[in-house]
Amino acid sequence: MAPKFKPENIDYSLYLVTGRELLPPGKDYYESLEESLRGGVTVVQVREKNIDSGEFYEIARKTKLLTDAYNVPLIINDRLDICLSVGAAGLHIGQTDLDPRTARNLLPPGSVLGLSIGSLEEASRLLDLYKDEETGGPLKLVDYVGIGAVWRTTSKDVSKKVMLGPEGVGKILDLLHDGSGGSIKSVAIGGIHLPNLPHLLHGSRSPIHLRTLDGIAVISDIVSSPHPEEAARQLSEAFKRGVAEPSLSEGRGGHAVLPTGIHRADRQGDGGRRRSKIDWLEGVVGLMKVVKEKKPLAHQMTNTVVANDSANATLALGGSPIMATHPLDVKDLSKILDALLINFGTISDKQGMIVAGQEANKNLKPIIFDPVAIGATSYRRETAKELLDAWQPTVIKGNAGEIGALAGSLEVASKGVDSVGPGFANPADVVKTLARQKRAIVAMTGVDDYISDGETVLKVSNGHHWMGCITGSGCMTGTAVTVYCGAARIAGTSSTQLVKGDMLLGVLAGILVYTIAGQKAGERDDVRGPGTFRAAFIDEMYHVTTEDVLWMAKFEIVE
Ligand SMILES: Nc1ncnc2c1ncn2[C@@H]1O[C@H](COP(=O)(O)OP(=O)(O)O)[C@@H](O)[C@H]1O
Ligand SMILES: Cc1ncsc1CCOP(=O)(O)O
Repeated sequence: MAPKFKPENIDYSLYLVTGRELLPPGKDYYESLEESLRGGVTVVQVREKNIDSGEFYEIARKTKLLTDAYNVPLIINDRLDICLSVGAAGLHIGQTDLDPRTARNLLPPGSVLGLSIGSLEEASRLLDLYKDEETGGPLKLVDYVGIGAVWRTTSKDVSKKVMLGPEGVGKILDLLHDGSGGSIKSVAIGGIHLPNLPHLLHGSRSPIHLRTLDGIAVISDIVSSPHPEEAARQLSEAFKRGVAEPSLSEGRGGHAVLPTGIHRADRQGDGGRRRSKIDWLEGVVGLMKVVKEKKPLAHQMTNTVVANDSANATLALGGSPIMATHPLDVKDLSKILDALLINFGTISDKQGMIVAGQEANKNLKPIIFDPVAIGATSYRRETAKELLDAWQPTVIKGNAGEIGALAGSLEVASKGVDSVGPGFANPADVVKTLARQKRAIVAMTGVDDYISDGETVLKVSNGHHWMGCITGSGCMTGTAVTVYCGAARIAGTSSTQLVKGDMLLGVLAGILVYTIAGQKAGERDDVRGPGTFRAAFIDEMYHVTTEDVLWMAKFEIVE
């Protein structure tokens, strides 16, 4: 008999893995399963650990009656004998289970075979070990891979594993593609819940080939819900919305949606075409008016060295500062803020930063991330990874040393919080590449500031050398960007899954206004050194006019 489900036609979008131990008290397994099927589950995998074969068989058999009724394929975890005896659509194996080649040989033709992948090494082993000798491509041993764990989860002991985060998933998608495993379908698994789904879908889009996931595999979000139908429906809709987003508008080079998730056509009336310098300047002037009228609320979680200067800079620029850090405080704030700055110059409130960022993603608020001195200690590197796994930044801002450390480059050195040396040979390439990798706008400061969303690269050359002589000038660049991204959010007319408004314009405006203020302060006759410069700088932030920007702006569209 021909198999009922052709592996290549299976819809993996909402892949439910069962977990009877997670059911809410009083909820029957079959009742929960049927409700979740009604809600839109597209594949069911029965996963049972430590039970007798007879009981496993009975559960699988009865589960199949339900999945058949909803025309959904049933996959059995690990146990080939159960898979064969109930006539399931396929088998899912882990790295320590049956070898894929053996499993494939024993499965009836046309069966589905899935494999768990937890690292780039495991993905490349799949591609290397199972090469088709004739074509050199991977043998179609495996129909899909389950990539994870994305995040920590209570549904499986993953304590010894490295969490991939959305970025790690994206790297695996690129590797599979490069190794011609492009036709292997992929679902992500581990710690996926409705609130972090936009981050997963945005952050896992592969940086080189722009590949997206075919689905998400979920246990607890559905199984432990008292209303699994509703839980499944929400996940299914959120997946379809999130994964489809990039195709909603067209851009150059296949970058339909910029890394921040901003639709090209939404950018202040540019209708998808490239903006000229005048277009950009008009946009900046427009945002200066928004700042003046609306006073964007800039929530800043920053370091103890510059907190006071940053709050004063916010006021001088026309915004409204609030500097809360406690996890219980930041949640409510997220609903009213216009933009969030997370600067980890003196990390003491990591948990607050995690919660604030997650809430900002949920509330479509821009996050400006400043990984101060990230190259200086391993604690900073680990914290940056933890934060970026917890939420999707809109903007990453740093000096050349910090951006280099984040990009894994040794070309530019740092000394504590400062960058040393002449900078990158090709800064435009550095910001563009990192923007694609991190799926965020990257702003790299220095004598010249480079900004990229992974496609466009802008260079701003305003500023003054006194700016490099006071502490906090980089941190306050982050403040200015936060105020202006807040204004861009207020002015934005449409939103994507993670942010509302034209963020690239917000970053450009923040940097231009701020560096023009620095330049005006530095050129003043009464400024005799860093102390007088610091006071004059705040004054000039207050006094920058739209005319100053139109006359003084020194910027280039590099790409
Ligand atoms: N020599 C300089 N000339 C012009 N602008 C500068 C100079 N040094 C720093 N800036 C400006 O000061 C701000 C902070 O940059 P930077 O010194 O790179 O940050 P950090 O303090 O994080 O090292 C940026 O907006 C940058 O444009
Ligand atoms: C000195 C110092 N130490 C920890 S944060 C900080 C301020 C960094 O300021 P910036 O990078 O903006 O110059």
